[in-house]
Amino acid sequence: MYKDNFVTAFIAAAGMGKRMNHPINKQFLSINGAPILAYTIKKIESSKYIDFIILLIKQSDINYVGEIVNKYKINKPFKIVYGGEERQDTIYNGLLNMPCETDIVLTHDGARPFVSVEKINNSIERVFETGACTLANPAKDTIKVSSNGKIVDYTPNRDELWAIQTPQVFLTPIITKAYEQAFEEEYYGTDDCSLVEKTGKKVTLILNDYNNIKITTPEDLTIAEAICKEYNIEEDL
Ligand SMILES: Nc1ccn([C@@H]2O[C@H](COP(=O)(O)OP(=O)(O)OP(=O)(O)O)[C@@H](O)[C@H]2O)c(=O)n1
Ligand SMILES: C[C@](O)(CO)[C@H](O)COP(=O)(O)O
Repeated sequence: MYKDNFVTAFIAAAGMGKRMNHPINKQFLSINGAPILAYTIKKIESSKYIDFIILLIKQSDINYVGEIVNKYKINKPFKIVYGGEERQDTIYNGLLNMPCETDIVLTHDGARPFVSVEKINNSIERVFETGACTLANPAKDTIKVSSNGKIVDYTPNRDELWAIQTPQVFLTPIITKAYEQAFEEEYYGTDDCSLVEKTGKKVTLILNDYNNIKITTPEDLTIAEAICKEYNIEEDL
């Protein structure tokens, strides 16, 4: 049934990686002998549902991407599109450049190399429930809200808090409308689902494990190496 739908996957890899504080953009750093972005691409291309991949990158990183494409190959049709200043601008460039037959859009962070193919497929299957869905896991820490970063305003009930991951998956009309409305209203969100929520549509949460980390700060590289070793992940490449 889902095979009848044309699925385009966006891999967002056009960030600056400021919090990694490394001269090379984090997606091109190696874990267990291979660049982070290579792991991510291999996971996405392994989904039986994905028909087309858009690699969203910074123009200045084109040589790094060329090396990855040459060495690891991409076994699905793909194109490279340059990203924008914020993640939201990057995804919007993807929407403007996707194949016109796209029925379903899947967005994924280049910096999340450990998503499982099973969960990618599961996310695509479940998009039909509300038209938008995201992987998530229950917040582990107590989260406090502080508007000034000094004094706590309040503590929301942790049972209602979810840490949001990618992939996020959408029916095309829902995500395109959400992006158009967000830019009209000059709203910037930190994920794609928040734009859909602003249009009044529901978003489905899909429970995931805690391995699908976003590599953000230097400590995450140590954790990533450990995940690779634990699950023999380099053998997939
Ligand atoms: N303008 C941007 C900003 C982010 N991203 C991508 O979105 C993902 C999640 O963002 P994050 O981890 O915050 O990456 P950066 O924005 O690169 O990190 P930082 O905020 O530390 O600079 C990353 O794979 C990143 O490359 C993107 O494609 N375009
Ligand atoms: C989309 C995302 O991965 C969900 O957790 C995350 O919000 C992206 O991170 P950023 O720091 O806002 O780019």
